[in-house]
Amino acid sequence: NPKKQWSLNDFEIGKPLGKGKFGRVYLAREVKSGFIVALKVIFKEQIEKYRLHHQLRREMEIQTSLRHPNVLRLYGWFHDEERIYLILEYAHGGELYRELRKTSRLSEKQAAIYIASLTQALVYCHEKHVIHRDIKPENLLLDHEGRLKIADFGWSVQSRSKRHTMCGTLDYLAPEMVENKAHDYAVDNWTLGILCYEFLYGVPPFEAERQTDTFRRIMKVDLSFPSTLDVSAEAKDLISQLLVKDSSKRLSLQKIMEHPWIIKNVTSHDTII
Ligand SMILES: COc1ccc(/C=N/Nc2[nH]nc(C)c2C(=O)Nc2cccc(NC(C)=O)c2)cc1
Repeated sequence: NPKKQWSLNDFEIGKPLGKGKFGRVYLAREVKSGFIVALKVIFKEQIEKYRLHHQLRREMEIQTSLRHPNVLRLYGWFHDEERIYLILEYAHGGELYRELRKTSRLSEKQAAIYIASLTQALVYCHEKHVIHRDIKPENLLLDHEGRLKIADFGWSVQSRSKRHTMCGTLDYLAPEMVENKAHDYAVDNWTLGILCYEFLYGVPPFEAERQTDTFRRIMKVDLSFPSTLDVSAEAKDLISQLLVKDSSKRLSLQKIMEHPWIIKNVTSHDTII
């Protein structure tokens, strides 16, 4: 029930799951119901130090309001003198990032299932006027059935405010974001192209030694498909229709779902079509 005032006494804290940017995440069990959650503990002085109040509040408002099988739930939150606690959905599989490091490249079918799931989650987010803007493997979690969950809305915005600050690694940023220009929903479409390439080739398309070179490669859309890897023409076609500099010319989310590569690799029971 959303209106309940939660406190630490409502939970038994389990093992630490890992460290986020501004605190740790713990496995936890809600005592009365036995329900397992992930409790993200954020130190207030970290938030004050980096003046991220507005961003954290936005993350919480956004994630609380989103209900979609591929978006990690934020069930509620509470705080004490020095910490803020986010009661988040527990995704047993952890970060997709870890899976990518283990298997280095995904099968075309698995990659297409993840891209279709992300696309459907983004259709839902964009309907709610939410642009995520920071979709990268670290922000994608897998649940016990291997279903993908978009987490960490810390960098997302309600589309009304054009205000934004630079995010982490440049690899996933669209040209208009890297140029710090006003941007719109289509930044997430670009990122789908980046992720699709990384799922199939094991590295993001514009990776370079130095950030300045990544920046240059993004601005030039310096895209190439190593012939050493046997990737289908349909997959390359989808990537090429997403990694387009002019954001108005990127394949729409709807068209992604109708793309031959998705249709060929994703049957209805893989995601909610
Ligand atoms: C280190 O091996 C791990 C294996 C699985 C997990 C599962 N995490 N599941 C989560 N469900 N809801 C949230 C929020 C999380 C979460 O934040 N996980 C998390 C946090 C920080 C680092 C990691 N690292 C990895 C490798 O998953 C996961 C966490 C760690």
